[in-house]
Amino acid sequence: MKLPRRFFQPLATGAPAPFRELPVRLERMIHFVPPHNDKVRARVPELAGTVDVVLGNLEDAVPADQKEAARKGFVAMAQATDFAATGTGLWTRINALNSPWILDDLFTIVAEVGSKLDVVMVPKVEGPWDIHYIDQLLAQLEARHGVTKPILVHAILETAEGVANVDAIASASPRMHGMSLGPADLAASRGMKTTRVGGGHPDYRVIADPAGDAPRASAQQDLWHYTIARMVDACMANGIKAFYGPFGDFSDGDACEAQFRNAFLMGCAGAWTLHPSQVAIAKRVFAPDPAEVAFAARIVEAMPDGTGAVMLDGKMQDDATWKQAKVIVDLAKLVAAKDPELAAVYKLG
Ligand SMILES: CC(=O)SCCNC(=O)CCNC(=O)[C@H](O)C(C)(C)COP(=O)(O)OP(=O)(O)OC[C@H]1O[C@@H](n2cnc3c(N)ncnc32)[C@H](O)[C@@H]1OP(=O)(O)O
Ligand SMILES: CC(=O)C(=O)O
Ligand SMILES: [Mg+2]
Repeated sequence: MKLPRRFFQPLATGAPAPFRELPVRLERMIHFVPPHNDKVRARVPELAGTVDVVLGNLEDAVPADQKEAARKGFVAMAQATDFAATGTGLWTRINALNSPWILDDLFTIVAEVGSKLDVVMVPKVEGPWDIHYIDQLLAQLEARHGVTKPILVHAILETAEGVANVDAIASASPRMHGMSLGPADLAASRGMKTTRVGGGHPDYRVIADPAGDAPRASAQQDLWHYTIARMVDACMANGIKAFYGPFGDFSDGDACEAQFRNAFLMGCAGAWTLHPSQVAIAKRVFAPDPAEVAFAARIVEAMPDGTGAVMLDGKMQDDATWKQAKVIVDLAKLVAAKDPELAAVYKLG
């Protein structure tokens, strides 16, 4: 392990110093664009103003014979739009470390549009060694191409080994932005018996004890609760962000919303949107409820220095509820700064 004194040193001569703190950004949805699809790519300039992050996907879902077209398409879409002007993040998901495409992905993208790129999403991260490799390579490429803003790294948690090493991944580098749950690959890696991209399964349930002849109640359970909890703890302990990943059934908006909301309540900052219909769902879910914001604002107001105990509507508030209230109020302010409609509803000073 690196000595603490060296943790924040650039890994190549001429590379920018890593951020000490993550830039504060609203990232309710990471919107996936297939860059080899000319029709969807043509929509990116218009899309950029409506989502928090646009991600050009080069990995799974891009056919092997389209990998080069996707890479070129990503460079073209990055050059064609001023993402920073609308406060929209520009990310790419590169191919896996063991694939034949990753070197060309990184060499081309950092050379051509490295200064516009905020985050590189790395799939199938198994342990901190994968992050160390990408960290070093990005530093060398940043130095070679005169990139002055450090490119951050976001890991997908989608293998059993990755979950076993989740804490070490989260603390592997100051370049870490956060992590997303990858439920499809993770299901395969774990030997789960599903064919879905995220969400529940009708057979994963608990059943009540028998009570005479009455029908036994049963309820579907959340397959992802354990992993999301581990991911959130690992991320928050290291000052980085946790995200729910994709929800593959575009026809079931209710289930998508429920999965996103569970992740939001458990501490996630956002989720992936794979289809335009999921953008509105993410906007609805990853912004705090106006009634919660109003109550949180009252707690903050009632305890100006965040200490002591007061009663509000019959409920005890103290330093710990003040901190919870701050999480909600701070997020509401971030949302309000970007969304005039919610700013009007939140009415925060
Ligand atoms: C497990 C994982 O790794 S998940 C991550 C990998 N997967 C992805 O990145 C998939 C991203 N999404 C997509 O590529 C597409 O949504 C597809 C191919 C799955 C489905 O696309 P379509 O069959 O065109 O869907 P559909 O007909 O419902 O689309 C409706 C409209 O939205 C557009 N659209 C679809 N997806 C997107 C998108 N991600 N971004 C912007 N526009 C989109 C379509 O072009 C279509 O436009 P039109 O009405 O002008 O024809
Ligand atoms: C998100 C992703 O890559 C997966 O679920 O496999
Ligand atoms: Mg995957």
